[in-house]
Amino acid sequence: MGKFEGNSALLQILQDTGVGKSSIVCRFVQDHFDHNISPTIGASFMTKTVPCGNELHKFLIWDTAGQERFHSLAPMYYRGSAAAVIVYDITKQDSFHTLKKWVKELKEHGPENIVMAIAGNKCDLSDIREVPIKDAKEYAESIGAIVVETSAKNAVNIEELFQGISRQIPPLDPHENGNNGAIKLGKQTSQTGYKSKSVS
Ligand SMILES: Nc1nc2c(ncn2[C@@H]2O[C@H](COP(=O)(O)OP(=O)(O)OP(=O)(O)O)[C@@H](O)[C@H]2O)c(=O)[nH]1
Repeated sequence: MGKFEGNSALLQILQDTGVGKSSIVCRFVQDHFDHNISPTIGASFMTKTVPCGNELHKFLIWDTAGQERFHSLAPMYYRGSAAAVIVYDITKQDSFHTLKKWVKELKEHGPENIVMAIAGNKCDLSDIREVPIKDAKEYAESIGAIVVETSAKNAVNIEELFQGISRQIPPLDPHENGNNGAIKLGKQTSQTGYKSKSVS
C-alpha cells in the first residue's frame, strides 16, 4: 500500500426514515448489522479510512435523520459535502419518489459538483421488491449518478458503493491548495446542538 495521501471526502447520507441509511453506514464502518437499530436523532457522524489503489481514502460521513421533523437540517450537512448518498428501499416505491425530491433539492441547493450515489437498499428482500432495478438505473443515468443495490443486512455492495464514490471524487491540486492532495471539504458545519446516534 502506498503512502497516506490524506485524501478525504465528506459525505452526506439522505432519505426518509427506515430505508436503512444508518444500517449502511454501520455495515461500512463497523461491519455490523443491528435488526433493532433505533431511528437517528438529528445526525450521526462517523469516519472510515479505506485503501484505494496506492492511497488511503478517509470518508467523513454525516448520516442525517430521515424523520420529517429533521429535514430542515439536511442542507447544513450537504452544503459542505463532496458527495451525497441517497438511499431508497427497493420494497417501497414511495421511497424512490422521495429520492427524486432529494436529488432535485441537491441540484438546486447543493454544491455544484457534488457526486451523487443512489443506493437501492434491502436487496435481500427482492421477492417483495416494488422498484425494478431498471427504473433505478435509468434514473441514475439521467442525472449522472452512481447506482447500486445494497443489503446492509447481508453486506452486499456496501464496499462497492463507497469505492465507487471514492473513484468519482477528484483530488485537489496540491500546488493550488498546499494540503497534500486532500479533497476540499468546503465549509465545515457547526455540530452544536446535534446528538449522535450510536450504531454499535
Ligand atoms: N432486510 C433488511 N432490513 C434492513 C436493511 N437495512 C436496514 N434494515 C432495517 O430497516 C430498519 C431501518 O433501518 P435504519 O438503518 O435505522 O434506517 P434509517 O434510514 O437510518 O432510519 P432513520 O434513522 O430514522 O432515518 C431497521 O429495522 C433495519 O434493521 C437491509 O439491508 N435489509
